[in-house]
Amino acid sequence: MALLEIKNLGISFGGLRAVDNFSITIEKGQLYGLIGPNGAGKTTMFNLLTGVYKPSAGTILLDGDNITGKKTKDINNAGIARTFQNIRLFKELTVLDNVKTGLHNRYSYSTLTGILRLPKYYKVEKEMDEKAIELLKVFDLDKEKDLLASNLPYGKQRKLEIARALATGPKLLLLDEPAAGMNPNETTELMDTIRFVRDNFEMTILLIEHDMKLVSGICEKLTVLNFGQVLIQGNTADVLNDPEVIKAYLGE
Ligand SMILES: Nc1ncnc2c1ncn2[C@@H]1O[C@H](COP(=O)(O)OP(=O)(O)OP(=O)(O)O)[C@@H](O)[C@H]1O
Repeated sequence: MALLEIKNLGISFGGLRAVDNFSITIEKGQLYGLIGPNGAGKTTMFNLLTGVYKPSAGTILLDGDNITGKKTKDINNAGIARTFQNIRLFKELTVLDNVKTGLHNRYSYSTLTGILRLPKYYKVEKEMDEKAIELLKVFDLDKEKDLLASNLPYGKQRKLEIARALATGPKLLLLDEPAAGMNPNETTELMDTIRFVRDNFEMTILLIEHDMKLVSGICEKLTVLNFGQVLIQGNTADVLNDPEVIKAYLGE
């Protein structure tokens, strides 16, 4: 069974059909890219997938469960986590606490336990600290755990955002333009990080990206969106060599 199966998804804003009749199938463990020109509907797709917008047509199945039209929090609990085009960390929290915010749907104590600092509070907080540090080690960020997120260099903020998304325990990770604003060295390192996440967490990853080096370097399959519709989908090399794609997108 596919991990993600989207059929005939659509949404309009006023008269604009931002996503139209969109279908995609993503297998477990796949590294999948969603590309297309500016305004093609890529971020809108992520917003539909994560419950920010409700689709006006179509269905979304995650691991066989119908999550169409559910709320963002429920979709996150069902197993979809994302990062954003513009990094959205809690800049005034430490690196450690940013990861812990991601863990809160998996570790919990009652408000009263928190206020009264009952034994369970300390036990759960300790477990969360340990889990968060484990994740930070994976991303080589554990030495910076007490720094404010805003004091990390840009490339590390991106890594921290991915670590926080993984802390929610997703089945599917969505990355919205992860290489945006990165220099070539940072992009190369990011490609290693994304591959590492897929291999070590057995993660399924769908990413939006304009950086063709990253797309051709790590994505196994691609879907090209153009004016809200699927132009072509298939293996990365085939898609990137397709004359329609070169005309509509790469040849711009
Ligand atoms: N909330 C909204 N209200 C009205 N129009 C919107 C809204 N969100 C997106 N759009 C429009 O839908 C279309 C698709 O936008 P979207 O941001 O999904 O494109 P994109 O492919 O992610 O572009 P980019 O690569 O520039 O990020 C655009 O024409 C955009 O202006």
